[in-house]
Amino acid sequence: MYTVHPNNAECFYLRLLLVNVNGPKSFQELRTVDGHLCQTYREACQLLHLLEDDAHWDSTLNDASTSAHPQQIRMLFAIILSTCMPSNPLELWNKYKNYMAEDILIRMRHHARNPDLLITLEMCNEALIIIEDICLTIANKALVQLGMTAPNRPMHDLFDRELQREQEFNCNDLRLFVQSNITKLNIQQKHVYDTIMQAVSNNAGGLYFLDAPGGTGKTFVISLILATIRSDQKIALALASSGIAATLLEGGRTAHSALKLPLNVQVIETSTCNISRNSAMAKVLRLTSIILWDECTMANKKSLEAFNRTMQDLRGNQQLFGGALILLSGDFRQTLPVIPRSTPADEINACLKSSVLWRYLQKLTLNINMRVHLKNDPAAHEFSKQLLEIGDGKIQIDRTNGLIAIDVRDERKSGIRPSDVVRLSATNVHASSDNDHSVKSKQTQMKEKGFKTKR
Ligand SMILES: Nc1ncnc2c1ncn2[C@@H]1O[C@H](COP(=O)(O)OP(=O)(O)OP(=O)(O)O)[C@@H](O)[C@H]1O
Repeated sequence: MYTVHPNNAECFYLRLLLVNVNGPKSFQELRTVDGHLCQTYREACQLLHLLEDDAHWDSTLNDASTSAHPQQIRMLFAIILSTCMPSNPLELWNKYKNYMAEDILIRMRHHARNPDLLITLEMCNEALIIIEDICLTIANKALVQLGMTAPNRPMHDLFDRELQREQEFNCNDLRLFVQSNITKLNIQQKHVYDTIMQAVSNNAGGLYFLDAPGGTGKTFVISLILATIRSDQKIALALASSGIAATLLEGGRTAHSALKLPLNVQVIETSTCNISRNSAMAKVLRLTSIILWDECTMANKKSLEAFNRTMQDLRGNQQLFGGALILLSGDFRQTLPVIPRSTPADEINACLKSSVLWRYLQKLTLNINMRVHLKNDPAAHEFSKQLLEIGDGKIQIDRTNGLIAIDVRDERKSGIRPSDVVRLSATNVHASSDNDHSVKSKQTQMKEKGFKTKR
């Protein structure tokens, strides 16, 4: 007589029925118990009391539910399902599902800031998906193969925090924001806005770099692009290299935290971001219409290259960034990548301009300083001109101390007291020598006026 392993579930139960039921004339008759046609052979076996009852699994889960963490109960249930063949796993699930989804409930209460939130179908579904993933790892079997109902994976997307977070914007507010600001764009900003919106609607991807010195309205244009895309209920990911720049963008996050950028770029040549294919972030990166990365000039070129490799892998597409639309923005006159204990040459080498990706970038430029333009202040104009000259290296560096000298307004003539002036230094060493100098000159002035000074 042929034997069947219990892993081959329905065949095993069919064999059990064939051995125990006398004279069946059809498979349908085999599944009929007391006039009731069962859905599966397993159910027929249960009704005929041919299976062991689940009392010991029930008491095991009962013990766990009073003392173990939900994660441990889920693991225990997945092991029972995939290796112990309980006769009625659905009954066990229904009895203990609330314990298995308790941590998810607590997480949702925290996100919703509502301590009275009760357990929902979505939360149980989330727990079921985790259990199925464990069963797939242990026995390579989906829940339907183990006598359970299949979890609803699309529902998981609705429940997904990463996706939710990128979709929870108020479309009406965003539309109003776009309507009131789009008319304010200057001609250069309008060109940038139109180019990017065209690329979004063509859905053809592309890699753009918005080169704009400080004050030319980078953040203004980027915010408008983000609002336009999000008001159409599409996903637009806003990233920045620094936390401060991220806070200036609606829904902005630092690139390191959102993309899990590698920390070992100096050591590993072809590193990738720490995002797995099944993670929530991978889903966002597949669905997003655009990824905006402000201050990308501060990022190490290898981080961008790692992101490029990750996107190609996640989207299964060998085009640049897996065919996604990327808008990088920044100003090379501002801070470059910071490499500890490095020479200026190391910094230049780590810069985006030295990357193989640079030649594929389509460059967009803004150079009308909106801070000057809006305030019509000649001093602000002079300041922005000096800033550009410094950034462009047009001002000579003093070889002896590495400093640059620029004309500043005469403080006495303009009536500005030294205490009203903000002094910026490139390094802590220069800041401290500037401090010493200020303190000494103050002491001299006080002596002149006849005060006694303490050292
Ligand atoms: N078209 C515009 N109409 C009205 N205000 C604008 C416009 N463009 C920019 N601004 C304003 O000009 C100021 C500077 O713009 P923004 O902060 O976007 O520049 P930025 O290039 O990001 O500067 P930084 O690099 O220094 O952060 C902001 O107050 C912004 O609101």
